[in-house]
Amino acid sequence: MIRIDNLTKQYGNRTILDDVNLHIREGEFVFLQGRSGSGKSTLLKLLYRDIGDYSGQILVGGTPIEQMPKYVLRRKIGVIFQSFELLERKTVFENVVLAGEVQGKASKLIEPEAMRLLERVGLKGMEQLFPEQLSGGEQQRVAIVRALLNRPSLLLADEPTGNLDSETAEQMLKLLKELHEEEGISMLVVTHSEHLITQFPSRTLKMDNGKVREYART
Ligand SMILES: Nc1ncnc2c1ncn2[C@@H]1O[C@H](COP(=O)(O)OP(=O)(O)OP(=O)(O)O)[C@@H](O)[C@H]1O
Repeated sequence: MIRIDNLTKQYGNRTILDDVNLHIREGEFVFLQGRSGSGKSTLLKLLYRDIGDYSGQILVGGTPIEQMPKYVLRRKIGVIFQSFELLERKTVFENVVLAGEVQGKASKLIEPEAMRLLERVGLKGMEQLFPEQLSGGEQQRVAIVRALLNRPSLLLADEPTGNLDSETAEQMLKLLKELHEEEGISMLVVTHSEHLITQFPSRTLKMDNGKVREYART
């Protein structure tokens, strides 16, 4: 699914990622851990080409990402963030279908899929509400649906539970794990929470000093 070979990223003369090699197979669920500033978001941003200017190679589905038009890459990779990043003036439903519209998909294809996913995550009946009328957990579920609408093969989640209380964070992780299995989507989930990693045992990568290492539990 994703193969990273000798990836180095610098900001000025600071090396954030130092000759990183990584393979995430199709259908894997992987946690990414590391202290603040260790480069987790930088790695995710490189993967979906929010930033560039690196050395080494990033392959998605066997193709180097710079050889793919951005819209093709963004169809393969969905993203969610700590801050949900929903459009305030759009309803839940509009926020979701917009993700299909920017990919040029017909509404008759997008809308039933949006309804199916909204129902799946427990938001049926809330389609016409605006983000500010939802709880943090509900907003994050909208963001998940939006990210899954185009049936990506990989979901990148940058601290998706960072703004949620611990009970809601657990529910969110449970939902992500279920969607991972039901929809067959690979997931790379950044978290600071040792508790969530223990609660939902999965392959865990640790970033430290520019390197990404497999995290071996003792
Ligand atoms: N555009 C930029 N220009 C210069 N330095 C940057 C830029 N973006 C990030 N950095 C630096 O790169 C380092 C890694 O940042 P990054 O956001 O990837 O860390 P992180 O592990 O995601 O941290 P956190 O857990 O706090 O979100 C930080 O020291 C940050 O200051």
